[in-house]
Amino acid sequence: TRYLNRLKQDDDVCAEALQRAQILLFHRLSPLLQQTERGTFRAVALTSSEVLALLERLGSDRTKLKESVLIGCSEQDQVQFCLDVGKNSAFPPAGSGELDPVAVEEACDGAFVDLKKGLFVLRTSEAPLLAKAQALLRWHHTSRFCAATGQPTCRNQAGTQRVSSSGSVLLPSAQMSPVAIVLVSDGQRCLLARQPAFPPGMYSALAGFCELGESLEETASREVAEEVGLEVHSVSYSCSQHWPFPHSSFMLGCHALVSPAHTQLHVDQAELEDARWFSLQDVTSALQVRGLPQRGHAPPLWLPPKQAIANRLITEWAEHQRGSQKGG
Ligand SMILES: NC(=O)c1ccc[n+]([C@@H]2O[C@H](COP(=O)([O-])OP(=O)(O)OC[C@H]3O[C@@H](n4cnc5c(N)ncnc54)[C@H](O)[C@@H]3O)[C@@H](O)[C@H]2O)c1
Ligand SMILES: [Mg+2]
Repeated sequence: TRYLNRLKQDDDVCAEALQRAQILLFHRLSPLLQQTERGTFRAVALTSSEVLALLERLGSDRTKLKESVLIGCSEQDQVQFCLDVGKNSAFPPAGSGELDPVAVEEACDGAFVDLKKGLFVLRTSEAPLLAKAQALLRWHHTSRFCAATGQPTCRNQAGTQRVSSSGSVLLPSAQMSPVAIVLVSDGQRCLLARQPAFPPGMYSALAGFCELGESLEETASREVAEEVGLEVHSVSYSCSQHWPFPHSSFMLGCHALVSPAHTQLHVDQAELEDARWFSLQDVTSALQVRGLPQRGHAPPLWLPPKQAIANRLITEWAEHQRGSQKGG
């Protein structure tokens, strides 16, 4: 952690680390992935010399390597950067050498995959890394000018901040929108809902963006009241997650209870397509469904993948229910 912090503070130390780094490639925010023998996908990680050789081979400017953005350090203390080889006018000279994505895919034996799809087939450990990398690259792309003065901004070597000519410092963390995601239970069942945009058959926990000045508990209570017309009590925090969609949501996961006497749902059709109570049995079988359901054979209930915090909340609820049933 201390070393990472030095990379963020000292451009020279960061430039030196880049030479020994692992670099994940993106093209217009889609990560370069490779299929493994087991049919899952992993991120293609290149060394800086492999990236330089690729840039040269595809007739691009070697200095493009310096546009890499620091993501962090792996468990094996390997410093990791990401680099978008697509048209990226966030990094001057504006539009410096977009690489032909097909040529990069052929050279690296991979494919640039939309992260929304990739997330479902990635190894669980890699999803957060690629989500963070994409969020950082998107932040640079949307922070080229200072919102207050309109002046162009420039970045530090690590890409962990941008500074405007008037000296104001922009930070990526400002881009995170806090969201309360709440799994509601009446003690026996859990409440899941689906938006029209969800894949057929998929239900998830209720979620909503925090409004300015709200606590997590207030957002959770408001969203449940707004979306299904129920009054929750005893909201308890469970876990959190950075979620890259639509643009870096900071998911704050919690559990909440409603009184078994007041479980009648009044679904806000403007927001949700459907909301239902599901039994432990329904949820247990849905948690066993692996991968993407075959087209035309959507199961009665399909849950978000393990990479999504909703899956973790639902799993926690099911484990708690089984525990209380065993405990009598
Ligand atoms: N990771 C998971 O398991 C999981 C599950 C469900 C939802 N989510 C995420 O939670 C987030 C919120 O879910 P929701 O769509 O139900 O929210 P929501 O119920 O607050 O409704 C979305 C609406 O909120 C408004 N809004 C307020 N602040 C916003 C902001 N900062 N950015 C974008 N829109 C904002 C917009 O009008 C938007 O249409 C989304 O990013 C969604 O992808 C994640
Ligand atoms: Mg919502």
